[in-house]
Amino acid sequence: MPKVLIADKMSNRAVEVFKARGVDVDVITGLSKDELMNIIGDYDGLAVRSSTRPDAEIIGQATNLKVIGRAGIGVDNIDIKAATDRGVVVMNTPFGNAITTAEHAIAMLFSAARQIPSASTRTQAGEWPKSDYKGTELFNKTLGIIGCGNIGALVAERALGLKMKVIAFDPYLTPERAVELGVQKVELDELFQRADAITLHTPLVESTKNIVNRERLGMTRKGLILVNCARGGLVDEEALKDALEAGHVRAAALDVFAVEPAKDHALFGTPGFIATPHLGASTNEAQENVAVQVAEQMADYLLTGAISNAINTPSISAEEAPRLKPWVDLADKLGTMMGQLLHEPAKSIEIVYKGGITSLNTNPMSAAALAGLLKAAMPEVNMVSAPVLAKERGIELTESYIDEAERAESLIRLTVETKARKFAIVGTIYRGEPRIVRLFGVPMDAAFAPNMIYVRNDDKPGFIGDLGGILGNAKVNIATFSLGRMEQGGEAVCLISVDGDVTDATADAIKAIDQVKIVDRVRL
Ligand SMILES: NC(=O)C1=CN([C@@H]2O[C@H](COP(=O)(O)OP(=O)(O)OC[C@H]3O[C@@H](n4cnc5c(N)ncnc54)[C@H](O)[C@@H]3O)[C@@H](O)[C@H]2O)C=CC1
Ligand SMILES: O=C(O)CCC(=O)C(=O)O
Repeated sequence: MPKVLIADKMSNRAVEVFKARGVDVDVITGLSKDELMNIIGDYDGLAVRSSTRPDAEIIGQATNLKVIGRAGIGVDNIDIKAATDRGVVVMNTPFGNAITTAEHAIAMLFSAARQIPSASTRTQAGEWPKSDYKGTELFNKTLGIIGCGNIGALVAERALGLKMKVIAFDPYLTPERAVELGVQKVELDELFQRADAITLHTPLVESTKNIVNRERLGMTRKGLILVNCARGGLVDEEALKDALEAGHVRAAALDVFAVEPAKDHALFGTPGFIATPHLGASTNEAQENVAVQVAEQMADYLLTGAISNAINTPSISAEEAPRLKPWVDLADKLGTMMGQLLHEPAKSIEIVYKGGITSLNTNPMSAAALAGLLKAAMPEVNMVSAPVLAKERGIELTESYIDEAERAESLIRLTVETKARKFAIVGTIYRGEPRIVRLFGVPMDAAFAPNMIYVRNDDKPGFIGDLGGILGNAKVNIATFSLGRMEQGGEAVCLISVDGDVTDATADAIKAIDQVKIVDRVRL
């Protein structure tokens, strides 16, 4: 039974889902990095929110880890590269807390426009400071949304409902989507110049770091309201403090900070400043959504191989996972066999999918073939890490599809090019079993087996008897024997599956047979 660690506080619904699905689960929150490193080796899955930060060192100790699930959207607390290199799937729940976060942004906008937190505090202190608070209406004002993805779009819908005008900057927002949302797509500087209020909804990446900086704050209208419910680091906090103190920015409401938890911050106490402690996603509804979603997704992956919302590998739906499995296994075996027979680095790999298989999602098959190919040199590689590792090593992947008749036999052909040569292997599934139907140009029909011997020989009498004698003397039992040749008397290929290992001495003895040119052992 796979075992998962929930390392951050999340709704107990996650535990219920894991248990109901047959996944063993421990909930241990508040672990130090060392404590987590000590126990992570026991787990197949790690579920986190934002407090736990699985970095390269933690992932390095996670010898059994297959999946990290983020109950939320941002995955900036997870070292995605380290996870990918180790073949660990990283998945998030991109929609579960989006509405809640959009509502928090709108709440912050109103709080800032009317200075509700400060008015509330002073009223409850017995001041009745009515004359100190003259807010600003949001009606008819221009809201600038930076980042118009899931949450940005939800904020836009709500702001339009408040009868605000909405302009948006997002390099990936298409003009059609902008029209559909009812927002005006503008350039960044224009947004800063025109907006009465700005709200941020981008991830923190190189292009968004300090996207609200001193220079851009200088372009804004006097009396600007700024809201950030996305990520700390999007706003230059020092520049914001100066702009608030100068009265140029009327109010700023931050849910997120460059360094969290922000327990002592230069902005605290600045006039017009409102803070919440990264509460954007904190509602019962959102927390239940993300907990259930992350547990379902992780259980799906651990139990069936289905992948949804992964950041670092293609998706496989629960429906297609069982249909893909035999083909993914075949691709893996073809790649593994090729990897062991090559003896030189691959420069490129071409995968041709033929027949009915072309209607399936072939991404996982290609990833499995690459993983198989790389396994000889990198035993830790898997479908998640293989595409990245292959790219890093300059191995070019091309995929093509031959649809042919609907009922045509489905085949996968893998052609690998090295500096000097090109090798191809073709496989299919016959009666539910993976089979090799062509190897290095020679037609054959062979099953895969854990221990195989590959022999390339001249098609001349006497070879099979000699081979059988050597294996018999070495007490190696032959399970199956498959032969193929291009033409009578020409070059032949022989694949023998054997029970148990073949020693170096036995392999050398086979190599010494007159007709034999190449002998290799293949382990699957
Ligand atoms: N405060 C909180 O508790 C929460 C914060 N978040 C954060 O909100 C942010 C947005 O989340 P979603 O809308 O779900 O993400 P999303 O991926 O749907 O949208 C992000 C948008 O930012 C855009 N973008 C990327 N680079 C940009 C740039 N240089 N300039 C302008 N736009 C750019 C993208 O094109 C995309 O449309 C994430 O960082 C997420 O972590 C999400 C949930 C809760
Ligand atoms: O889990 C949380 O409370 C934070 C949510 C968040 O920041 C996210 O989903 O990106």
